[in-house]
Amino acid sequence: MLATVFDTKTMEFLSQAGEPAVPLHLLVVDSDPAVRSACAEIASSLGYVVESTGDLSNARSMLRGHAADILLANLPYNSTSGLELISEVKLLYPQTAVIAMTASGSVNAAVEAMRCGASDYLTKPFAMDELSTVLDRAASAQLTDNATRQLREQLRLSQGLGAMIGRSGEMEKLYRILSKVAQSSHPVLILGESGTGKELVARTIHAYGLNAQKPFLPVDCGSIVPTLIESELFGYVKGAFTGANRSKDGLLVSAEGGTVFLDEIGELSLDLQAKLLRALQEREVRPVGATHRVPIKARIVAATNRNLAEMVEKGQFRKDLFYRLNVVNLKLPSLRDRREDIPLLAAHFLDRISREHGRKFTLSDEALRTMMRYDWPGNVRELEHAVERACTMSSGPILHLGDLPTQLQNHGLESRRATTAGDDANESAGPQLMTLADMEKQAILSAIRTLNGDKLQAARLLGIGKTTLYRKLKEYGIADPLNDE
Ligand SMILES: Nc1ncnc2c1ncn2[C@@H]1O[C@H](COP(=O)(O)OP(=O)(O)OP(=O)(O)O)[C@@H](O)[C@H]1O
Repeated sequence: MLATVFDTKTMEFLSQAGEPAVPLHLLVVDSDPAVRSACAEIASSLGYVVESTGDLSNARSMLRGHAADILLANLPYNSTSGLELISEVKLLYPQTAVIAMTASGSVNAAVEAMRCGASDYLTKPFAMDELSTVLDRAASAQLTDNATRQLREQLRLSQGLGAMIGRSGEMEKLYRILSKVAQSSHPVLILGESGTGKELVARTIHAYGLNAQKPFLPVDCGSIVPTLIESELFGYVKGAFTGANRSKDGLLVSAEGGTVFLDEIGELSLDLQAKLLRALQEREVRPVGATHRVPIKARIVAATNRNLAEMVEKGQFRKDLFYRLNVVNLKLPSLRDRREDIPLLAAHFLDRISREHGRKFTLSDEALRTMMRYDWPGNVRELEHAVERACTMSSGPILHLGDLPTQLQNHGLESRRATTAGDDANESAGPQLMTLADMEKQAILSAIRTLNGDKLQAARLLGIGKTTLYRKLKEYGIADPLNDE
C-alpha cells in the first residue's frame, strides 16, 4: 500500500535508511463534516491512518494522545483559531507537517499559514488528486526528514567510520579527509606504524568511493618476490616464462576501475618502481612477455610504515614515483597518541569475541587501566591480539591483568608496585579505605570521562545496561559526570 503513497525514490531511500515501512498518521481538522469525511476517505484509500475532528480542543487532545505525522487543518474565514493551532502544533510537535486548507481567494490566509509553519496549503474546493499531491509531498518530506534524523543519530552513536573504530580528535580529522578523498580517483599514500590500520583505511576509502562495487585488490609488495609482483600487477602472456600456459591479466587491469592496494610500497625494487611510475603516467601496462600495452583504470592506494621521504633522500625510492603517489597522504596516528580510543577499541573487540564465543567478556578495572597506560608498539593489531588472548586465557567473564600478554602484565605490575609504594608513604596518615559504592562510582565516572561523556559506550564498557547506568548516576547524585568532583 505504501508504494502507492510514496514515490520509488522515497521507498528506496527508506529501505536504505532501514526505516520500517509504517503508514503515516494524518489528522484532519475541519468543522465541515462533508470536507472532513471526504478528506479522510481519500487519505485512507492512499494508505494513511486517518483521524478527524471538527473541534479544535478535541484536535489538541488527539495530538497530545498521538502526535500526527501530518496535520490537515482548515483556516476558518474571519478567525485566527486555525493559525493559532498551526503555531501551537509547530511549537509542540515540530516534526508534524502541517497543510492548511483555505477558502477560495484568501491568499493572505495561505501566506499567514506558511509563516506560522505550514509547509503547504490547499485552496477549497480542491480535487482529489490535488489532495493526493500535497499529501504525497508532505509524506516524502516527512519520511526523508525521519530517515535523515535516524542516520544523523546513527552517526552520533557510531564508534567511528565504517569498520574503523575511534572517536578521538585525530580519528575525527582522519574521517573528514578520508570521506573527501574517497570521492576522488587520485592516488593516495597512507603512512603509519605497523598495525595502525592502513589496510583498513584503504578498504574504507574504497568502500566510500565512487567505484565501491568494483574490486578491491591488495598486493603485499613486502612479501612477494619482485618477478612475481611484476606478473601480478601487470599480467603476462602465454609462454612469457616457464609455467605461463596461458595469458593472464594483471591486477591493474582486472581491477576495472576498482582499487589496487599496494601495501609496503617502500619494499618495491627500483626497477619495479620505474615500471609502476610509467603505468601511472600513461594509464597503461605492458604485460610480462608482451609487445603490446593494455589500458588500465585502477585507482592506486599505497601504504608504508617506512619513511619514504628519507628513502628518497637516500636514493632508495624514486622521487618522481613518491610525488606521483603522494598527491594525497594520510598519516595514521599511533595508538599511544589516541589513548582515549583504547576503551572503545577494546569494547569493540570484546563484543566481536563475545559474539563468536557465545559468552560475554568484560575487562577488569586494573586490566583496562593497564591497557590505557601501555604504549602499544604494535598499535591496534597488538590490542586486538591482547584482547583475544585474554578471552582465551580467562576462566570467567571478567578479564584480569593476569590474562593479558606478558608485556602488559609486566607493565601493570610495575604500576601496581608504584601505587603500593605511594600507599606505603601515605600509611602514616592512616589506612585509606574506599567503600564498594565509592569504587563503583569512581569506575562509572572514569568510564564516562574516558569516553568523553558517551554514556552508552560507558555502559557497554562497564558491562551494564544503559538504564542501570542512568539509575546509578542518579543514585550517586552525579548530574554532570564530566565535571563531578
Ligand atoms: N581504527 C580501527 N578500528 C578497528 N579495527 C582496527 C582499526 N585499526 C586497525 N584495526 C585492526 O587492526 C588490525 C591491523 O590493521 P591493518 O592490517 O589495517 O594495519 P596496518 O597498518 O595495515 O598494518 P601493517 O603495516 O602491519 O600491514 C586489523 O585486524 C584491523 O582490522
